[in-house]
Amino acid sequence: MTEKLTDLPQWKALEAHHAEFDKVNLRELFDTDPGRAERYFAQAGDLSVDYSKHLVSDETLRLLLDLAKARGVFELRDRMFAGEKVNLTEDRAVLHVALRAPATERIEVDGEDVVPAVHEVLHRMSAFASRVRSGEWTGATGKRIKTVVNIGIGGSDLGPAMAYEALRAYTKRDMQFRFVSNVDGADLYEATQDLDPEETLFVVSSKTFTTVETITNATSAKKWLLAGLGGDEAAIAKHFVAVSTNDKAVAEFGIDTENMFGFWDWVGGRYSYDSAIGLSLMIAIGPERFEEMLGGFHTVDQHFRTAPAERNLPLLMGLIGLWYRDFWDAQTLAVLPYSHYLSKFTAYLQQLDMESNGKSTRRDGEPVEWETGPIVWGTPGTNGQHAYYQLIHQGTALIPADFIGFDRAIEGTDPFGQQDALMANFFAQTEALAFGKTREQVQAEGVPAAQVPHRTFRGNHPTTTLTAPRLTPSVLGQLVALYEHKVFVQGAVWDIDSFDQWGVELGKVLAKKIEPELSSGGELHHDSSTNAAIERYRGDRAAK
Ligand SMILES: O=P(O)(O)OC[C@H]1O[C@H](O)[C@H](O)[C@@H](O)[C@@H]1O
Repeated sequence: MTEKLTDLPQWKALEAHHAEFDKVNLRELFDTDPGRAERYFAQAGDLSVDYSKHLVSDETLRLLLDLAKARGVFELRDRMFAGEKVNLTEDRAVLHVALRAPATERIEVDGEDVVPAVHEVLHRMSAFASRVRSGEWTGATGKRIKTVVNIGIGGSDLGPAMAYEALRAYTKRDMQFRFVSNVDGADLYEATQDLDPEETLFVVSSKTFTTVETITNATSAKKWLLAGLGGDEAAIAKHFVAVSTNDKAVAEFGIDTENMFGFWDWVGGRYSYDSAIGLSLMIAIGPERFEEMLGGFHTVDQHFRTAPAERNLPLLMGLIGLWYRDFWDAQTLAVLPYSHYLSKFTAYLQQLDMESNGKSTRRDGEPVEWETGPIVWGTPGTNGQHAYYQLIHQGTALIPADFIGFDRAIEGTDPFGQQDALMANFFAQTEALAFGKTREQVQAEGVPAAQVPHRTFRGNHPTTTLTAPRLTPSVLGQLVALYEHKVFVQGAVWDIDSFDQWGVELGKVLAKKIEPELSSGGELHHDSSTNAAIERYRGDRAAK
């Protein structure tokens, strides 16, 4: 059994340090340390991270690194990269890093090198994506495919949907791409109501191929297609492909396993969009761009694996996040991308982070006695500035925030030159959050006395400034890998299994039980609140 985190001398040292540090503010830290911005800066690939606007000192960082060392974070990292079964509760290896390993690398699971199989699937995906893009692959009536509809949920939706949006500027513009996830029939309805079945390809993405939402939507999509194509079952082979680890279930569903792209149980759903789960994305951006993206992931994998602790970005970001979560009681992390293309990035991170580290049981089964994963939230700047930034600036909660921005717009996407207006806000917000505006400054502006307290900004709000030259497929891969490994670092220190997700099961099981009850009218055996709610639903349902 590993030693309890809060009993470690390194933890206690951080507690004592926090008690002292509590009184320090960012203004002072910058005033007394001119080298701060230069020192608290690190790079990985194209990503530059300035972490100087955090409530940390050299001593904080030293203590946090000591804690990571005491917790064996790098040992666990090496075991993950070596294909050991670090997902304890599911007894599985955790090898999303193998999905972007070059063909020359060797990574073994149970004595077998998995890299050749990864590249074999990538080749099949590339061949298929190229055929769809060129029009060589046609629908059953010989028409070329104009729309690809990805059906999946969770990791089988958020990743490809986020990356499609992020890389939209690189997509094949004469095709359309849609992502259907919700079991609410409106999702599939809206995605298909203006489509021609003859020109539509469904990519059914599900690691398990048992997820109710996905199977329900895929079954309905099949009905929609058959209704549109005169009921010809043979048409399915030209309009449905599957991405899954479960060939048996794919075949049972009626998709030829010839048209299936596989992956492996050592790829977690939320770590999977660089596997075959990215097929719809690959059709959208083309195999070469997809490969560039994988290269970006690999760059940061290598960084995480080899960069010294003091410069290791996933390690630093993980530890700084933990500092706020455990010692400052910050409950949330805002992730604020200043790029419209990253509009789904934070939603994607919510699954990555919250499904990984939203745990309260240690790896040995005992309850944790410290805080674990934060609530991750946020939307692209500048929109959030006109909505909820008020609370970040002047509310009572401490909300550390990651600001993500780019030096240049993607070529051709800013024809009227608005990038400076966007990035001026990016820089302004982190400056305002850190340094605020003192009472004296407000008074000196001649503000009426009664308004002074309301117009004062206490500042001292910590932010990370993460920038890259431009949002490219490679940079997107780098960003995602950075957050993947950051989440890993935190889970390792917190001593939780970041790679299972038992917390999603209970609701699924209950929904299965309740669904037939909604139409049956039989006696209900839930609590009184649930019984009454179902009765009301039954009444309204019958009235329609
Ligand atoms: O890909 P699938 O097997 O359909 O799973 C889809 C999603 O649903 C599950 O409930 C898990 O919580 C997610 O981690 C997973 O990504």
